[in-house]
Amino acid sequence: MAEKGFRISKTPVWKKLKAHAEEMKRPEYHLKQLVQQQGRMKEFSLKHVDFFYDFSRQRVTRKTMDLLFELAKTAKVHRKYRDKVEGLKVNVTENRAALHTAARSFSGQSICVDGVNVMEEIDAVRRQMRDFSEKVHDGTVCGSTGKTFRHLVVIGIGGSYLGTEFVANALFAYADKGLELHFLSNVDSHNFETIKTKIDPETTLCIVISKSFTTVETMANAQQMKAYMTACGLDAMKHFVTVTSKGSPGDKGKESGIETFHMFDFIGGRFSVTSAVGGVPLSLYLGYDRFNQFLEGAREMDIHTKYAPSPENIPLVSALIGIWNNNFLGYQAQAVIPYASPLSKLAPHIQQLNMESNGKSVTINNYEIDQSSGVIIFGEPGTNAQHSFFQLAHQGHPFPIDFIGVITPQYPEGGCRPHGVSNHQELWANLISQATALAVGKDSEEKTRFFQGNRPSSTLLMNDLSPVNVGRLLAYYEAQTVYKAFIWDINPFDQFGVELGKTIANDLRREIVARNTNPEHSFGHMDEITRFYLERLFAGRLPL
Ligand SMILES: O=P(O)(O)OC[C@H]1O[C@H](O)[C@H](O)[C@@H](O)[C@@H]1O
Repeated sequence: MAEKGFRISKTPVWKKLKAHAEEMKRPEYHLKQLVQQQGRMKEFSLKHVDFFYDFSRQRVTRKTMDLLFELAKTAKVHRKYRDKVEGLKVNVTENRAALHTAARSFSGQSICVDGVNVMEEIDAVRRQMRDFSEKVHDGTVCGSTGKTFRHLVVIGIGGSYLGTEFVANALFAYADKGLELHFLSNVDSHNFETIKTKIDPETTLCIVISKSFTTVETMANAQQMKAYMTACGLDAMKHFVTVTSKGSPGDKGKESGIETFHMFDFIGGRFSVTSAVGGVPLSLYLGYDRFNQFLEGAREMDIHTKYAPSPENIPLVSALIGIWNNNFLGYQAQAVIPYASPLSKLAPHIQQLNMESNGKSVTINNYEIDQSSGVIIFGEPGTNAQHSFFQLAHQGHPFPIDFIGVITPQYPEGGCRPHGVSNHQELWANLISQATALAVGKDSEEKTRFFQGNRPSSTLLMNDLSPVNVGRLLAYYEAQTVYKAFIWDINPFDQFGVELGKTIANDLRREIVARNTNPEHSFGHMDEITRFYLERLFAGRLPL
């Protein structure tokens, strides 16, 4: 932990970076000049196993990087990271460790929290997931009418949903266990009704995932699903399993007759994909061995994150560049654009991971921060994104982009070459050209056809989208998020910002219950705007 009163924005290196950012506005530092420099690609890229990170089209020079490494040193990021992975209670507001990295540790070394070796508990859950998925696959565990499961419905929201959806989509090509996966996250009844049209209840296994087991949406959807299964004449208990933290209200274990998998309070929801939160659905969907390969990839990136020195540390370098773009060059948004459809759900996951972790207003020691922490993250796969919001990227308000490219697609391509190139080659032509166009721009006499350029991007390349590489990708973004927080000296592991809206919803729920039980109940005591909406809900239409 940094010393009390520490604010990164008050440090001499922060001031040097501010001055340097002014310098970087000069025309000779326009990206169209920088990308011409010999050896730039070599100097501003990093390779680690199947992973290549190219930041040659970021608005940086050697001096920028040196100052950023000085910033990392000033913020003591390596020591903070070591404290985290060794089980110190870095989540100070909740007095918890933050040990998602333990969920994919295979070193055999103990990691102790409050005198308990958490690895023993994690290993036990791994064995339980392996046994359970094998039994579902061979039909030993089946539905109440004896039929083998064919559908999985994941009932969970936020961190108990988004990461699993990202990985399941990314590895769809490996999902050969004869199970279809559905996600029931939103309390919006459309979500439930749509899933009903897609499943066969007799062959459906519901996985209720909630760390707290108090999340209103998840509890409501679990009850809806249970009522539906019962109405279908099934023994609902045989169609449900749960994933929840040890000791939560849902941790009833064997006494309830429902198989329960534990995750732990030292694993935050948005960091929980490699715990039972992702592990139960993914080992059913893909097979345990593939889930394990995915864990191996994450673990391997964790080791790189912990040990690689700053200039070679890919998550740290990308975190520093993110901070450079945000706090010094003034960009307030960041796009994640994978040129790979299997990564279509990456951006929503990174969005939660980053924005919920780093959208904070105080330092870890409760001092108000005076620079922004966190940016708006959004994204869509390319080339689709080019045909929707890239106009803004090229000529409107600029935002940095993370391009992601995959060298070998998951499916072999046939010989068809519509324009003399395969579809994958066409995809790559676009991936390469977009980053160039954004960086270099184009002069024109006509103002509407002028491209200012100087718009920064990075490109992440992976050899393929194997389970191992998807694990690396996940762990890379997790580590980048944590490193940013450690530089800003904020706590990325709590999320009190999501509470206020929930509290107000609780009050409104009480009002709705009152009207449900007594049609005469008046909303007259409420403010005019709230009253309007509640009256419309009960009237079932807008006013005439
Ligand atoms: O897993 P649960 O306890 O049901 O929580 C589900 C989600 O809801 C919360 O409101 C938080 O915003 C998320 O961080 C969390 O992942």
